[in-house]
Amino acid sequence: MGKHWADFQYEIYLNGMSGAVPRLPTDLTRLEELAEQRLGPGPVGYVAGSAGNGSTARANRAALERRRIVPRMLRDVHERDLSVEVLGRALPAPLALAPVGVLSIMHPDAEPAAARAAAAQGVPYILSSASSTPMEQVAEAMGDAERWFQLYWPKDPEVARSFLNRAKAAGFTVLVVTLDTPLLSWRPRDLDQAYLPFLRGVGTANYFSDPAFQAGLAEPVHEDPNAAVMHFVGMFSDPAKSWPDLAFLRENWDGPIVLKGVLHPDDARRAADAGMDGVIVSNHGGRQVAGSVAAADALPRVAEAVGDRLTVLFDSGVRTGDDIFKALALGARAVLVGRPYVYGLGLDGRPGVEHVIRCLLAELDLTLALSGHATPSTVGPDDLVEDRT
Ligand SMILES: Cc1cc2nc3c(=O)[nH]c(=O)nc-3n(C[C@H](O)[C@H](O)[C@H](O)COP(=O)(O)O)c2cc1C
Ligand SMILES: O=C(O)C(=O)c1ccccc1
Repeated sequence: MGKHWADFQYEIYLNGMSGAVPRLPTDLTRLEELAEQRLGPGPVGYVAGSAGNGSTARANRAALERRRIVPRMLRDVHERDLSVEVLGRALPAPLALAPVGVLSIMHPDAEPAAARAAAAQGVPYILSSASSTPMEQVAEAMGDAERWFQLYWPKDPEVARSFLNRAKAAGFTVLVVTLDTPLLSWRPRDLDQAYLPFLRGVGTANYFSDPAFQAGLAEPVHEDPNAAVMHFVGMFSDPAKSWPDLAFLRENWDGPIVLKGVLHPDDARRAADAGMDGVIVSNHGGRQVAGSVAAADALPRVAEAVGDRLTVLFDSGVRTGDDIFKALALGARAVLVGRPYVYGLGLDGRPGVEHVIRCLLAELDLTLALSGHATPSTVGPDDLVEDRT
């Protein structure tokens, strides 16, 4: 028997008997507005912002909202188990925290706090290459939890090799390789505020602490920090990469490799052909290609193309438990959530991240139960209709 995540609802009810309201809203779509009120415009703008005029981020939400659940009755849902198998691992629920760089702009406790919150709930935390804390330190904070590392594939193969070796030595087992960021997109909100965290050296911790990165500098980082930042900007990702290059990763990583940012079914097939283990259907939360297909609209075709060969995960726009339900119905094995936990961190540190995880899973548990499902495995396309009005 898995955990009844909906117990969190009763905890909040019981606290309510003493008049205590939760520290953060339980409707997680309200977190962005709160963050706007309480945190600085630069950092919140960076997190909330997206590519171009924001149309992709809006389309992500619209594609989820347009799908409506058709609940089923009388299906004995008194005992429920949200656990799922992902990449041969048992997860307590179909949820992971997406890799998000530069978390120190939100809260001084940054990545270690998010990692601890995830570990406490048994949910995987995917550490970003662009972390504001070196990966070895975050690995320690992860304790017994499984360690997932997200790679921005550096231009310099020595830095790439060094990152993979460091991640292995620090106990990371799952590698998530982000493909949708060979360059950073046109993001007017950041440009207009002149706020780009990494130009201030935030999010460079893994690079500045790396011997192979340091070897590419004329002066040590502390002697010429601006040159070090420019070196980071030029090499953190590589627009020259193409499909045959994946062989390098397969040779240099023993555990599962998941490609993040796949939207076309042919790319998903190529991932399978290249010996990858999974894909994350994602448009980077609308932060990369303005005018891109909504991630939820891309999901069914990818799942259909490779669902029997690869683990298909999903992110971009997930804000509620019913969004997770819908992603499962569209073919995802599990979802990643990004901004909501980042706002939770900014507003209340580690407890804020735990709040976000617990709300999502309580709401998912209740959505499943009320829709006639005792486990995620019975959810499918038949549980949704598309609202075309
Ligand atoms: C502030 C911020 C930083 C991000 N940094 C990374 C990163 O370092 N690596 C990565 O693969 N994705 C990064 N992402 C994308 C997330 O992993 C994820 O795809 C996206 O946030 C999902 O959409 P959502 O925020 O709507 O849940 C970042 C997203 C945000 C909002
Ligand atoms: O902002 C982002 O979306 C992102 O992926 C990123 C890239 C480089 C450094 C920090 C974050």
